[in-house]
Amino acid sequence: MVATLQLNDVGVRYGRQNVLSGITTPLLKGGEVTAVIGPNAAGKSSLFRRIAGLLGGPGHISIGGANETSLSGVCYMPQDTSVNTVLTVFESILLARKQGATSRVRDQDLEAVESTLASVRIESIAFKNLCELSGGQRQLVSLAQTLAREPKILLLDEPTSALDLHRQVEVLALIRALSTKQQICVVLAIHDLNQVLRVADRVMVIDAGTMVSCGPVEAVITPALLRDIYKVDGRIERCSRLCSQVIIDGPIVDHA
Ligand SMILES: Nc1ncnc2c1ncn2[C@@H]1O[C@H](COP(=O)(O)OP(=O)(O)OP(=O)(O)O)[C@@H](O)[C@H]1O
Repeated sequence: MVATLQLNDVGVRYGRQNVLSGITTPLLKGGEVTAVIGPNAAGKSSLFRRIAGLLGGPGHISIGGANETSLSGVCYMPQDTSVNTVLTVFESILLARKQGATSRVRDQDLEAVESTLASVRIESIAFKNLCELSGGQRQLVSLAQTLAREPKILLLDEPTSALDLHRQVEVLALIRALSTKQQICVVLAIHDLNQVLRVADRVMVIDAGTMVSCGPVEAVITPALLRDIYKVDGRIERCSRLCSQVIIDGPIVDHA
């Protein structure tokens, strides 16, 4: 059964402050990648924490397919990947995989950790301590910890923000391929619109706590979006591999 996720009038409050309201989505399905974009402090991370069950709030979140209505197929990679433990990379991924499980570590758990290390291409740091890693390495390990749990619904909050260009392209291609092959429903927050155009099927735009747009990437990422949401003048053009890309001309010049 294909995993599904649907939000109906979802919101988030911190104390008395309403930071997100009225978020309603179409049915998001396994095999699809949905990007969540928007300015800083728009409410993207709060939305992810709400979907992951870490925050309460108004509205209804339907999770289907994975394990019926349970959250156990939902895996969330937070934006903050800082750590303060003495675990090795390998141990941390194994621990993430066994999260909540009372059973002993089996051969298939060790094999899953090894194959996740290989798919994220971090085998060479498997036995390093987490506190010895660079920022980009920490982000890759955090992704591996999330993937090792075999998600049905994968929530990734800015999974490539600390990565170099090659690693960004590589990781997003991996996420895209996993989504298609394993029918994972992926929702990822990301600021780089060019990467969104490469990897996502659908894009959801959050601005000041509300959803202002949701649809196919090429219909949503337009010069009007650059102007209205990001306050920049820009164009959309095709790269040599025919993928649409954003060309930024500069901040909007006010001639008034
Ligand atoms: N724990 C918290 N308590 C109170 N307010 C919070 C808390 N976490 C976030 N906020 C506020 O909620 C709003 C949305 O923050 P959020 O982190 O969801 O934004 P974001 O869209 O993910 O931003 P960015 O792109 O900068 O990561 C901000 O005004 C922020 O200050």
